Amino acid sequence: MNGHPLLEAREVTVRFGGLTAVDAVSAAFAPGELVGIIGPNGAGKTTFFNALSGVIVPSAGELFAGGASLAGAAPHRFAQQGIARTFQTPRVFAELSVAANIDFGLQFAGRKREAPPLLKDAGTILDLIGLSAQAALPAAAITPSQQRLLEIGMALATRPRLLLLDEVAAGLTEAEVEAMARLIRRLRDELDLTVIWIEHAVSTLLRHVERVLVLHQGRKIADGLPSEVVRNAEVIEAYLGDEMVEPA
Ligand SMILES: Nc1ncnc2c1ncn2[C@@H]1O[C@H](COP(=O)(O)OP(=O)(O)OP(=O)(O)O)[C@@H](O)[C@H]1O
Repeated sequence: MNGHPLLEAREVTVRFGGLTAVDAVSAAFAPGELVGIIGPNGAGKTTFFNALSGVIVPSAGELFAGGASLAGAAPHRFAQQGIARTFQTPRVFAELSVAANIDFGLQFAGRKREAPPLLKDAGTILDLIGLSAQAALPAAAITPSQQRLLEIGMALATRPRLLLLDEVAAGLTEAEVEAMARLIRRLRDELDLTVIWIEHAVSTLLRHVERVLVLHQGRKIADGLPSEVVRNAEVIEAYLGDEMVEPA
């Protein structure tokens, strides 16, 4: 990537009428980083993700992938740049089999990108996400936590460089959350992926990421090591009355 960040937001602002959901947020993400995004309800986390993945066009500011501007780019251009994401509510094809959902993602795999062995085909991807035994079941028949894994598998099938995860641990049991966190680290370590992970469960996230961004009322109020961020007075203030940041 010629020393450029994989993805960079410069002063990205998203307005909905009179509401500024994301307010001049700048952040650069380097290859191989595992970064968390936290913030109280309505802080702008998902809206920022929507801008990073091309789902919505920022009202102001710019995005760069590998140093090239993505201004005005359609969502498929973001996908071509290797940006893949999951949604807060998993978007899987309920009536298709688990394997067919992965096949759908594979259709979007960048042809030029060489497939890492773990992402070679639907079989290897199902092994990686732990859903081989469910391959033939309709997606509607698997559990909600398995549907989250399936959505990650569909995103992986596109062979991304950057994976955006929106609350993939929501509603999971403690054991499932730990398994999800191990999977995410493995993806980063073995697939050389950059991962940006939004999670409402702050203490979980802080245990597993190396860097964390904090959004509050659309603004980025902190960006650094989890151990530093939890001591930041503005961060503590932002969480008062919502949920306290528990020490990592
Ligand atoms: N499509 C939209 N139209 C109007 N307002 C919106 C839209 N999407 C989000 N908002 C508003 O923008 C603000 C930020 O919302 P966003 O969903 O990005 O926050 P969040 O940090 O992801 O919150 P949560 O943790 O509750 O998911 C909120 O005030 C929300 O009501």
